[in-house]
Amino acid sequence: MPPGSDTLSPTAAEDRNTWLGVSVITTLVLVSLLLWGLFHAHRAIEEFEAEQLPLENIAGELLYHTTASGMAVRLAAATGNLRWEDRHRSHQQAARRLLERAQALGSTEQARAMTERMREALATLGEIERRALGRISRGELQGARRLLKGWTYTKGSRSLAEDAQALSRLLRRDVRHRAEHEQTLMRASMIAVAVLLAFLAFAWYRCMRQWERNDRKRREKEAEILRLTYQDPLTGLYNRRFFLEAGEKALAHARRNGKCLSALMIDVDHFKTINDTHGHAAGDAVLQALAEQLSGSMRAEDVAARVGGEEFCILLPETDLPAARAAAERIRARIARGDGLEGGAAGATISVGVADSADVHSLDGLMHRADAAVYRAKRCGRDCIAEAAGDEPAPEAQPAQAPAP
Ligand SMILES: Nc1nc2c(ncn2[C@@H]2O[C@H](COP(=O)(O)OP(=O)(O)OP(=O)(O)O)[C@@H](O)[C@H]2O)c(=O)[nH]1
Repeated sequence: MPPGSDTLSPTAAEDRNTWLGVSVITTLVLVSLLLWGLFHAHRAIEEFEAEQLPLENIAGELLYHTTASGMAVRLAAATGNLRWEDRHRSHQQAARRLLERAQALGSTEQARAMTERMREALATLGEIERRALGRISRGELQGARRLLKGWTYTKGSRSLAEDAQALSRLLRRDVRHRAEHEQTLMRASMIAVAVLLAFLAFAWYRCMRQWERNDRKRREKEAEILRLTYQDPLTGLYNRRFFLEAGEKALAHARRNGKCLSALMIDVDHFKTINDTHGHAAGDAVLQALAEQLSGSMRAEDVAARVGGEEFCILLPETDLPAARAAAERIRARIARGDGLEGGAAGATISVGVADSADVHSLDGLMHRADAAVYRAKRCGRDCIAEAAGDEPAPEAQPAQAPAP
């Protein structure tokens, strides 16, 4: 039977997949977030390598050089040997260079204040040491030792060493804080990524659902178009167009397989009178009731169509003439008895022309022969069956009326 008859008219707005847009935007946000996370982590590592690590090394080296330069002066004062002066100078220069670097790198206010204090302490100690070295060069060893044991020098050395250690501790703490901050940031971005992924999965789920819905609607629309193309709107049977296409295929199939194909051409008797007596609408109802009866009398492989105004044709695959005639007789008798027919349809009769494909070369030929047989049935008084004779010519051209819209 023709395809289903549900009419669907989804709007363009329904067809538009909003969730596809949402999932594209979510993906873009997700990718941006991941890129930002990568960029941020990369920058943090670079900063750490450029600032924190050197600062920490500087703090240790500073402690070494300041202690070593003081040691060199003390040794010079203890031995009176001025060859320690060169050692002292090189440690002093190294300590000064380190402090300059530390000041340039100092990333926190506290670190900067500390390096400034150390720079001042280093200058004061350096001055005392130079004075001590001056005394040693003049042989005033006692005076040099006094200077080096003096309160200013002792206190300055101790606080410089303490500051170097404190700077090292401060930097370690700073590094730890920054690492913790980075971890918190990474955790937050991971949570954001997880939430976005969940949302993305949801958006894709909705997207798929919408695609499925649109696909179903498309298939239903196609089925509807197919139905409108091939179905007779009044009776629900196939129309002439479908019948001709299906008939060509059935005939080709029958020829290929050496089978017989038969056709029943069915014409309602005195239909004009039914129309004139009961009205056109009643005539339509008769056609509908007859179509229903025809559908109920067919096998699944038979094809019934309304091929003209009050003309129906049934193709019976793999059916020879006697079997087709028997089928036609069953249908005729059923209509004549008024089985399942009411009102105007109850008194209706049909004339049936039966033909087979034995000696025909085309579907047209088969239909012409069935048509000629109907005319013979009409001439024989109607409400009867007539078989196509082998040499029977086609009837006078009586154009089939187009189905009512
Ligand atoms: N109600 C209705 N009538 C239709 C439709 N199509 C064609 N007809 C009518 O069917 C009638 C066919 O009449 P005729 O061709 O003279 O045939 P008939 O009256 O059945 O006479 P016989 O075929 O000789 O028995 C015409 O009056 C058409 O107007 C339709 O879709 N609905």
